[in-house]
Amino acid sequence: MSRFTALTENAHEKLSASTGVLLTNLGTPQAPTAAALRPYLKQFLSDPRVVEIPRLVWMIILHGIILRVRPAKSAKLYESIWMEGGSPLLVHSQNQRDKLAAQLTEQGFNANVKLAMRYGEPDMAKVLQEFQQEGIRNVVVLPLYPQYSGPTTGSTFDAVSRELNKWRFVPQLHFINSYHDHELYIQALANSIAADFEQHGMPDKLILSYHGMPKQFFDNGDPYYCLCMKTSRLVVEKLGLSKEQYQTCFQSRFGKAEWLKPYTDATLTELAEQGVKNVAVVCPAFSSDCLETLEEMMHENKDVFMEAGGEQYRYIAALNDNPDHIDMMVDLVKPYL
Ligand SMILES: C=CC1=C(C)c2cc3[nH]c(cc4nc(cc5[nH]c(cc1n2)c(C)c5CCC(=O)O)C(CCC(=O)O)=C4C)c(C)c3C=C
Ligand SMILES: [Fe+2]
Ligand SMILES: [Fe+2]
Repeated sequence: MSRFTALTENAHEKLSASTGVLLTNLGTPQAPTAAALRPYLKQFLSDPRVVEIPRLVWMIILHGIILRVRPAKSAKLYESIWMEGGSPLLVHSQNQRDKLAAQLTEQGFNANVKLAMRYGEPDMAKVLQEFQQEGIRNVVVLPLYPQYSGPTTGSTFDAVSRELNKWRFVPQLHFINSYHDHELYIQALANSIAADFEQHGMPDKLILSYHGMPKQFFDNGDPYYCLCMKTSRLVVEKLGLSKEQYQTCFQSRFGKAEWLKPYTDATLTELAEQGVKNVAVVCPAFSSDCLETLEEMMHENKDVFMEAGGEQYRYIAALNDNPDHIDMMVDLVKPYL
């Protein structure tokens, strides 16, 4: 058998004129149970893009400690946010896929839109193989991480290229690696924040909280921190906020090493202690609501702020399947269709 895969031998008449659009996100367990969390966390945390501790040492820690303790702990958290259709991240991602497909069809584009997750299901390699079997020769990959980072977008590229390395007829490939400063992304964020302000009034501070990463990644050249800062600057410029009216910070630490600062929980505590009573929180690094927004930001960090003396804490939802978010996706993929 050949090491390279193909549609089928001499089936060139099946080659398709349509473009495959692959939306991707991080991934999520199949169920909110320890049994489902274990394989998911194992795949995720074994990725050398995510954890850069020397392999042998990390495998001992991962298998000896983390995979024994974390699955049950995380399962409880997932259980608290689980939706009827499954994990929020999966449900929102499926809605994004369906609405993007509908929009592209309405605008007259011939595109086949699919969803894949970097870890877990829908499996990235299998979804790319579906494109191969459909004879698709033009593939656009849109990882739904607005700010490029090695552990997210970089790792997605690894998984795509690992699969395409096996193809006899490599497709034309367009990989969108960041949209942190895209006009329609900034506008969609500003629209959702402005709608919150209109409904509930101006908070004392707008908190822009991004997923964190080990500081060492930044020291070693990962651009994520700078891209987050640029997103914040463009959003607050669009909203006309002054320096005193907002704060950027980083959430979701994992492990004992130093991560990007300031930390969200410490920032909320300090602000409350300084007399800030009323905050609105938005998480621009998350294109969909997920565990890290619905559990950590809506609940855990609200408790942190209130216990430190805060009085009002509002979480502004992720862009999910908002029409202006879908319009942004159309704009990102359109040049390649
Ligand atoms: C171990 C190190 C981690 C790095 C580095 C990291 C970077 C990173 N992650 C996201 C987006 C998401 N992360 C999510 C969950 C999650 N992240 C980590 C660890 C790292 N992330 C863990 C262990 C988990 C699992 C949750 C848990 O068990 O507590 C999610 C949510 C997934 C869901 O199912 O809801 C997202 C989304 C970004 C953008 C990022 C890079 C900067
Ligand atoms: Fe993460
Ligand atoms: Fe978390």
